[in-house]
Amino acid sequence: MTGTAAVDVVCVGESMVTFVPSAPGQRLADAAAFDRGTGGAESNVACALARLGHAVRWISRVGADPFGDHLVTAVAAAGVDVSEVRRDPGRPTGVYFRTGDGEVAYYRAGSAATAMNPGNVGRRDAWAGRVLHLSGITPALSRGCADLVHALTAPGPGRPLVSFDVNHRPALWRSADPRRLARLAARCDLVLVGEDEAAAAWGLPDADAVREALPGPAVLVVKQGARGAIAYEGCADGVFVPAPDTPVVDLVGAGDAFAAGFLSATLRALPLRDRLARGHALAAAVIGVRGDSLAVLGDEAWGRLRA
Ligand SMILES: O=C(O)C(=O)C[C@H](O)[C@H](O)CO
Repeated sequence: MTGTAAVDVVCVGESMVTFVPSAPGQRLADAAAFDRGTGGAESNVACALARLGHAVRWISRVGADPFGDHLVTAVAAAGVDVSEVRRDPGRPTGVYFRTGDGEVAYYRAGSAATAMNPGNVGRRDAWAGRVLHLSGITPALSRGCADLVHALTAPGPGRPLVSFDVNHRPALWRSADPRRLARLAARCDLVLVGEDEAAAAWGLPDADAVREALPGPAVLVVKQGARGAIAYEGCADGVFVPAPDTPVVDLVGAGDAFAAGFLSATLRALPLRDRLARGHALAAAVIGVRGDSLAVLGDEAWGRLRA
């Protein structure tokens, strides 16, 4: 890639304030105290990329409420340009509660971000970087959000590299058909998907089956959890890079961190193996800390990750 745009990556998607039981291991129904944090797949990617030294813009909508203030402040503190985040006085900022083992309660129906649509998020802004990063969470939020992802992944002059993390969230898809995610992924240039999500959402048994079903994207990354990840580029066979052996504190956000590492290495035009290794390095960092993102890492840790 050779773009000269001032923005490296534009990320579009909903962020939420997160609440995780303060006592690890507690179920949501039993927890009396929660630790507040920030979540949202695309802003997690944006924050990590900014901390890695890239110029990143996050486009979204949050409420004109204190949680909206918190999100905008936290994302801006990571170095992300938040000038295209709109405040909606008529709709709240999304909130979600989660444990460390998969229990999730979303309070995001009708949130400010669900009002995003092709009329209020234009291609001109979303396509302003060298890369546009989207995820499969957005099309599950509302009709307008689904139309938006459809519009932003359509071909057209000036379209940047479009990166799509499938991020299948069963709690959001309920009655909708997750095969829509495969159709959206097929329109993108770089697709990241977990082997487990490809099995759950599309009934595909392994990485090769995913590549067969998705031959279009120039680069397809299939993540295989603690084992590692395989990437397919063009017509070549998949390249596998094992994940480092890392103690797990909290798995949430591992996929976003992986995407940030992979995208960062893509912007630096590194070979495929190194792109996967950078993804693993960032994912290992996030699963070693509590929270959805790498916000708690200090400057020294970021210095090591940038090296
Ligand atoms: O579940 C979602 O919609 C989120 O974006 C919240 C989390 O931060 C995200 O899933 C982590 O990947």
